[in-house]
Amino acid sequence: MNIRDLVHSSPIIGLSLPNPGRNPAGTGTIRMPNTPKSVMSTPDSSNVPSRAGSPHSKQCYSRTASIVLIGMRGVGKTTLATIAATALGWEHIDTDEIFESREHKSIAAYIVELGWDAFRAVESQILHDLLTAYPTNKIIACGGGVVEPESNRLALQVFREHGIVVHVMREKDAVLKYLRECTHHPPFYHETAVEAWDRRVVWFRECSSFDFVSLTVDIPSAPEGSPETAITPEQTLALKPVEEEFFRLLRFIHGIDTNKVAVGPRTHRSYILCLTYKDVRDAVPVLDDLSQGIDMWEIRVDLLGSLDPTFLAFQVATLRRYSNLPILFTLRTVNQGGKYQDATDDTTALHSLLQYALRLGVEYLDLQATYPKNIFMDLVARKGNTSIIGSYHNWSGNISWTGQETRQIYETLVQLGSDILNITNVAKTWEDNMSLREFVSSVEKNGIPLIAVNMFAQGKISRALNTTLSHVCHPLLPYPASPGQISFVECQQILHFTGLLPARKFYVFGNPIGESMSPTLHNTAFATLGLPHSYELHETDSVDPLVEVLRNPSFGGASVTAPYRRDIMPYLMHVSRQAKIIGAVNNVTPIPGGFSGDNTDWRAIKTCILGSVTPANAVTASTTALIFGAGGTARAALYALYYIGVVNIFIYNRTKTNAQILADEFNKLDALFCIRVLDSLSIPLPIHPQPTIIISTVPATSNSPTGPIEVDVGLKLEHLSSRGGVAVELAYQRRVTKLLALAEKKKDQGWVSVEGIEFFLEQGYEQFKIFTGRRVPKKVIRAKVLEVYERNVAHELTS
Ligand SMILES: Nc1ncnc2c1ncn2[C@@H]1O[C@H](COP(=O)(O)OP(=O)(O)O)[C@@H](O)[C@H]1O
Ligand SMILES: O=C(O)C1=C[C@@H](OP(=O)(O)O)[C@@H](O)[C@H](O)C1
Repeated sequence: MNIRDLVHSSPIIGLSLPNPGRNPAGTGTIRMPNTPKSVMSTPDSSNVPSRAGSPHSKQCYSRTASIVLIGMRGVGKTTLATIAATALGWEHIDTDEIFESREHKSIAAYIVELGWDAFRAVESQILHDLLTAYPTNKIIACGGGVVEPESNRLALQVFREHGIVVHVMREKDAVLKYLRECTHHPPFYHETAVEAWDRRVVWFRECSSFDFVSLTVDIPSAPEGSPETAITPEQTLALKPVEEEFFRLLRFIHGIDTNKVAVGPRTHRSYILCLTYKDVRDAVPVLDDLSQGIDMWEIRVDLLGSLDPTFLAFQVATLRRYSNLPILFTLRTVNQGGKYQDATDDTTALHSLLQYALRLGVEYLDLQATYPKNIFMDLVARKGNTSIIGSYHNWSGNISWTGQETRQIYETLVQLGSDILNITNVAKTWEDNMSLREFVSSVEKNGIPLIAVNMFAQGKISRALNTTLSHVCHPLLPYPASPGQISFVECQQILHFTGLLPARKFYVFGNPIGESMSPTLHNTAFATLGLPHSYELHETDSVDPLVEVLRNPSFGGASVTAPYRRDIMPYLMHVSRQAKIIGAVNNVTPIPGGFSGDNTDWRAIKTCILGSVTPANAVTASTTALIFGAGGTARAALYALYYIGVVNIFIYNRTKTNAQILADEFNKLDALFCIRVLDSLSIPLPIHPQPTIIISTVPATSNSPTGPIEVDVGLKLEHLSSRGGVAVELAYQRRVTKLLALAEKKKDQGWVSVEGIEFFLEQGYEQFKIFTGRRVPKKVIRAKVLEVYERNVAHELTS
């Protein structure tokens, strides 16, 4: 087996992620828009609808296309370019820097001497040269005033046909404060910074394709005397969320990870929560609670306090800062149950609002069947990697599910190129829910995901029975978005009482497992989500008795730990390819006809590393890593490292021969691997460049007749590079290990330590997702697990 088959390579080393749930783009006949009539006025009566698309809907930027950043002074273009260029392994070019080195003086001094026009002329030349010379593999940060000359705007518009031009934004207050305090900028020409900002914002949008908000983070000040442009390791760490959000957008644009929810016949039920706030920033304190069981956020733009694009960009950015769930952008008009005015003769505002959603790179966009047809089709044509949910809400209660009108709506929405359909009616009687199910069955064969529900009290059951992207409410929301909406927990209760969600039993298999925290994690998660399942310890002396547990009809899944991670494999009908390579499974789930085994250790390791490696130490081809230990977790660590693009790996193990066997085995998997075994931990280490990722898979303590004694693997402070790095602990320990203690001492040099408990939590979240198809609201579970953990530690220390 070739390990490369498992890893989707991308030029963004370390940022490649597989994308199992992605919906294919629509295909089929192209119907060009004619007059801006309502879509509903031109239904097509053919029985087998084909989906519209357009050559543009396949539009995708090359992964090597250069990225140009434009935006107001001080929003963070240079900062973003620096951190993104490091992570991509690309060169970062700054028009201001080129100007100053070409003219041998500061921009401010140049303008005092020769004036703004002379400055703009040279700046324009630099811009044109760069855009022509560097179509690929560069990040170009432009000066804030680059959009002033029309010729520059035109050049950027030409460039964005193949390159990525991003308009960077940041909170006005924070930027103005920075500009007031900053001495090296020339004053604005005849106007204030705010005036220049307001004047330029239209131009920034006119010549870019995407808007990105670099939400302000708290950046520690640089040590005295350091150059103004240098970014210290601590500063890059503070900027980590900005880096993550920018790469989320890039991965989306490039189609590497479009963050889609898996929908279809063999997937779990999926749910959307509509944030009914005037300002979604008000949701932040309860966002984790609101995320209970759901797969997607919906921003109902018509309910927001403002429709200003900048306000909308900050709404989306805020959600992205606190959650990585995909976002659905919905603008509901009055006749469809929303607050946005219904189409008037002038539909320009509606059109540009919807186009703006695409600029923000939202994962899903709701388009109403009642929108003018040309608008609907234009957005489908430009959607890129955004999926279109074509929707129709009938509030009159006059349309029956089995009647011709519903079928026509369905067909029209399909023909227009919707990726997912949303048809909502009113239930006047219980039987209306039956006819809904009849309709759903009749169109199931088309394979187009359909949200079909009835509103109001009589329709509640239809919401619970709907399988795809059900809109749910939550008690903490200001109000439910639609009449008759039920919560995620209520849905589960209805499903359970109607026999569609039987209670299952989950276990942890292993020996000894008395100290396992898995029951706390999983049972808290079940309770939080209102799921009827339970999770308990199942300690056995051998693997054989486990088979009986597996075969019990109520078996839902099991975590598997030492010593059965390999022994359980012969009992499984299917073992994931990752688990096969790693050589161990750590969870088992029932599948039709047998059981399936997977490994979530590597996923948790990947998350721990990527979440903590600073932009300054982003993974590149020369990155090195050091692993302590050569057992099962070391194997998962090797796989995780390969997955994120680290192939220069050193193993240090008490028994060198075991390390050599492991290195030999993995080196054979791919010629790219360069795994070596260290004889000893000399100072300095014989590793160049020094490792920026150190992973310990050995326990912090070992048992002795006199009690637990500290394990010292021999790592010294001098072994930790002064470039910073990430130290990861892969066992949840009662004591901080030597590795973490050393990393803590080098914090100011950019070392980040990830405790074993973090690894355990990540691994547990992943297992839970496999067991139930649901994500867990992390804050609640984390708090409970940490409470139990602290209690155990306190107990150990006092006894
Ligand atoms: N997201 C952010 N949060 C906080 N400060 C930021 C952020 N992005 C940039 N900064 C700070 O703002 C200042 C201006 O950033 P810079 O990248 O030079 O802006 P530009 O190139 O757009 O003029 C710098 O001090 C930088 O550290
Ligand atoms: O707003 C402007 O006209 C300018 C912005 C500056 O670039 P940054 O936006 O990178 O600070 C720099 O090009 C020059 O001081 C003029």
